[in-house]
Amino acid sequence: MSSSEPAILAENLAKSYRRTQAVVDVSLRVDTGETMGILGTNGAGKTTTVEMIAGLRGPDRGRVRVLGLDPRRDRARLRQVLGVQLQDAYLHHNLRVTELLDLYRSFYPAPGSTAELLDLVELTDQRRTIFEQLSGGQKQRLSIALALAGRPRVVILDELTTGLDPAARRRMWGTIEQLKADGVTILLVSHAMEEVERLCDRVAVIDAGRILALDTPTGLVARVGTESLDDAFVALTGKDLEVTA
Ligand SMILES: Nc1ncnc2c1ncn2[C@@H]1O[C@H](COP(=O)(O)OP(=O)(O)OP(=O)(O)O)[C@@H](O)[C@H]1O
Repeated sequence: MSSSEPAILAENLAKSYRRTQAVVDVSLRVDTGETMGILGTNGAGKTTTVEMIAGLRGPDRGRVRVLGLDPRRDRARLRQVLGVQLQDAYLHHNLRVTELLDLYRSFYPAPGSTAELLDLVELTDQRRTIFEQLSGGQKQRLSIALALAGRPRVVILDELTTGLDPAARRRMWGTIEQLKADGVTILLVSHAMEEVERLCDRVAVIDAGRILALDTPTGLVARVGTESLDDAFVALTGKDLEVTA
């Protein structure tokens, strides 16, 4: 990867499921060390976009590079440096928390320690618990620890704090701020304005499979001429995010 190449490059991505055109045309460049937010209502095409960037879905059209690698062709190499947390994690439901962490750690050459990962997402007390007996918020936190198991340089987080209580949400933001300080590149799908404003260097507003605007949170507000990012989102999409979140 040349130094001028972004950590994530997506060019003119498109993806349909039968009659639904989930992603019509999405292009994104995320620089190394940058945190990019993707904001949109339910069904806007956010998950489909990040699944294509992660190599989990092949685009109908367009091109993706992550750290210079093609996510589908260079899957094995990319797995060493990319961490992905998705909404519906496909996990072995009868494994214990530490067993799942150790399974994921075994995929990587230089993983984080189990104790460190448990501590990061505050699951040390639940380390012997079977996955399906965890609460929704605990499962969510475990999926984040699994995404970080290999000490990735690029992380994709889909709805990081959905289902977490306010205190857990704030602690998770602290974890992400630590990753940012370590220079990790982050792509963060979110429904939460406060989260995006606090964590994201830039944000892409996506609706009906297209990017409507892409700027810093303050730049978006200034450009649209509203008081808040919330209002800017409504002005851009004609939809209220809180109602659909
Ligand atoms: N596997 C699938 N098969 C058929 N249609 C799908 C599939 N996955 C998503 N879709 C449709 O594609 C569109 C975009 O979905 P996507 O999950 O990418 O949106 P999203 O922005 O992530 O939404 P949410 O906030 O609800 O997670 C929606 O209309 C959805 O119903």
